Amino acid sequence: MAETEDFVGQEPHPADDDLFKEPMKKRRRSDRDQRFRAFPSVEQSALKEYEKLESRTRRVLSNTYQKLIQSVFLDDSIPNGVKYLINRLLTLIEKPSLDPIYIGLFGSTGAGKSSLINAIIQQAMFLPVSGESICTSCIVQVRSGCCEQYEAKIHLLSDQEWKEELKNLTKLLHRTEELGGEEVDAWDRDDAMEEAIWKLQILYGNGAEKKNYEELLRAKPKGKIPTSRIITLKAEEAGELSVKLDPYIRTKRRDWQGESAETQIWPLIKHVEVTLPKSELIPEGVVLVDIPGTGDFNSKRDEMWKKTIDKCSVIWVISDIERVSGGRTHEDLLNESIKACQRGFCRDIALVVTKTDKLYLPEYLRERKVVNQAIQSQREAVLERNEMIKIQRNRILKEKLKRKLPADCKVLEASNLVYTVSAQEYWQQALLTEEETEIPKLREYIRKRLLDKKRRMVTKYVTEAFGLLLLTDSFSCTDNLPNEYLHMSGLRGFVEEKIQLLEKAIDQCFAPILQPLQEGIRNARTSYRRILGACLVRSRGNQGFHQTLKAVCLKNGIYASRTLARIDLNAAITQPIYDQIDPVFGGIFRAGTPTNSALMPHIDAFKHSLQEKMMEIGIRNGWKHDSYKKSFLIQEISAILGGLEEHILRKKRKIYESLTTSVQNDLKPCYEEAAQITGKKACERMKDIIRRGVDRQVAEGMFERAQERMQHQFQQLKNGITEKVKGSIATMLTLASSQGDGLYKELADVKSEYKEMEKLHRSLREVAENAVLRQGMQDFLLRMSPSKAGPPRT
Ligand SMILES: Nc1nc2c(ncn2[C@@H]2O[C@H](COP(=O)(O)OP(=O)(O)OP(=O)(O)O)[C@@H](O)[C@H]2O)c(=O)[nH]1
Repeated sequence: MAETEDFVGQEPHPADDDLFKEPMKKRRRSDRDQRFRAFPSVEQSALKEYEKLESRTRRVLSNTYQKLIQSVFLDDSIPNGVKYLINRLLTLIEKPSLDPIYIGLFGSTGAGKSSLINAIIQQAMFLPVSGESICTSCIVQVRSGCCEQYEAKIHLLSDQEWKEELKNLTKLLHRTEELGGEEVDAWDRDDAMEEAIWKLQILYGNGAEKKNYEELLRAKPKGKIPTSRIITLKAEEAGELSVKLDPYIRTKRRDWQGESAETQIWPLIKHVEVTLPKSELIPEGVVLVDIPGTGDFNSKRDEMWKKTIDKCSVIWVISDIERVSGGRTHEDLLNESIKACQRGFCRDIALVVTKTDKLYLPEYLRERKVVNQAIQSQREAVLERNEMIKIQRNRILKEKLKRKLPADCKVLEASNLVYTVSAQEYWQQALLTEEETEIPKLREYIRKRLLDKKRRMVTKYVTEAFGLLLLTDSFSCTDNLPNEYLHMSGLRGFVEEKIQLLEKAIDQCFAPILQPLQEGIRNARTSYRRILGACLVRSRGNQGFHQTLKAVCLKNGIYASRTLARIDLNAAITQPIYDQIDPVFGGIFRAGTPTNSALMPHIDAFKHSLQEKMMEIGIRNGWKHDSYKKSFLIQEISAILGGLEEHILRKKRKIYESLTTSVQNDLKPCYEEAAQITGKKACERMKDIIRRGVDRQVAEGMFERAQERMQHQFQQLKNGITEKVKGSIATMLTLASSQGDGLYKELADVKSEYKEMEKLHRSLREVAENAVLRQGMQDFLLRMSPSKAGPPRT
């Protein structure tokens, strides 16, 4: 393998020879090499080429920008067209190189998330691993950076955010008077109560739970809280940072007394960011996020939890091998991840089954169904079970995803959605080889996503830059350009007509949601009592449920804790609607395969029709001199409509959540009323208020209002799209005919920049071809020398 890679790595790159002759400073080159250490040679070469393309494009843009501002600097007024150019150039120059890829490790406490991250980054004991009474207490983000040191930033709740939580915690603890003996018992054993007491005691010491809100406001917390609300820790070595970090991100449920001052501020911690120095194993631009549990009682932390899930472009649902089959929490986590695919940025879900080394051989052999093959050892049993789990879970997961997501969704294209890993074996290798622990596979998964994103990003960047240079050059060109073509050719009329068609197409694309929405509303009306009943009745009676229910009401129907299953009444009673609309909703916002039911292909079709029209006008009018403008318009149409995609992605979350948000708003008064209940039989009375409140709202059209609100959100998205398109295209057309409108300005000569940009743009294809070629060569060499085949050297 090493020889293969070296051979491929040393292959002369045509693009290098042709394009990148410029001598590079040694230090910069070694920096770049360092950053790509995580990648095998073939991928490294591709990444380096893309990076070079990008950095040279940035340089061309900067030079152009400088020339432009110098030439208009002393002018009294700057023509609109030039302003547009300057702004667009600046936006592109300032655009960050690559938005990080967030990979969320989403799993319940003890599932093995921290151990998995440790194995992936090859730091055995870096993130604290949970023991029997200890668990990770907040969201932890791990990334690698360019610094030399290990660094952690601990973000705390602001003063205001903590006050809000304190108010809720004390309301929750406000003991109901006149309880009967049985009720006192139930109250004491309540999970929400335990957690609230524990938080207050950790921060303010024993007896804090008996104090009221005002008293606690005056009380001094035991730990030191910095005014900046950020604690920064630095260390030279991984082990050193790990020791410093440990007390902040681990909490003990019991035996909390006598803990260090750091642990005493746990309830205030919002999230933690850890930066490793240049990592060999997780490339810069990738953030691994440990997302523990199913949310948090604190609204801010719960919001963080949801937002973090939504910003992940990849979610790994982490499940312990012993819980992967049939566990309720596992199912909840999967459902939450699929929801993230619907409303957030997530494009990729995988199930990572952990602790696969855990296998009791006699039991396994007894239950084993395959009889024709003898199992000789623990290792064989583990490998066989891994295979079986993969086949079985892959099928189940795909079926589940198919039910929820459109049939041609990208996630469903992946042949393998399941990984069976063992972090323990990764270190010990007593049973399995490194490859068999599948940790290298996960690293490869990460690298592939990053490379893919880089490729897409640079292609878009260079194309946009080229379009701008085309226009800039055309502005500075003094030829006498025929400028009426655009008007004469009726382009404006054509655009208006196309926008109308686009509006119609969007209406048609949104229309299919109506039927499942109505069907869902009908289902919700008939099933809400049963669903609510299931949420409000516990198998062990009200014992341990009393204050949890109060917490649910205090938080408008949602109770989330680090350790218990999430309760969300609003989501539960709207679930029948989501069950109906999910596939259609996913279909509308899907990326990829163009179909009539998806939104993006309509926008693409609009784009292509405009571009074709530009070409047609160009050909018909023999646009020679003005070919710059034609090309610019064609490029810029892509840039403008490309921006729409992000707008749509952001809006889709609001649309998707509009049903639960609407129901939550309608039920707010009833939650507030229930939260006030104290005294005898408070739990039953609270349930009664909720039941009656929901009944009343349903009778008054709660579900229909939710439907209206969702439709209204769709309508708003449509208006937003057409307004944006209209605005941008109008600017563009003004630009294109700017000479005629007297906006022309003789600008600095950017011929050389234009030429260089043209070359860079051409080489995009070359770079892509090189990558395919190198991959082909490597595959060929691997096939030719199977003895040398092995895992990519990282
Ligand atoms: N046998 C075995 N045990 C493992 C493996 N990975 C993790 N564990 C154990 O599982 C327990 C929980 O591991 P963690 O990595 O802390 O789990 P977590 O999901 O991060 O848990 P929280 O920190 O509570 O969120 C620890 O006792 C680990 O030693 C594995 O591959 N094999």
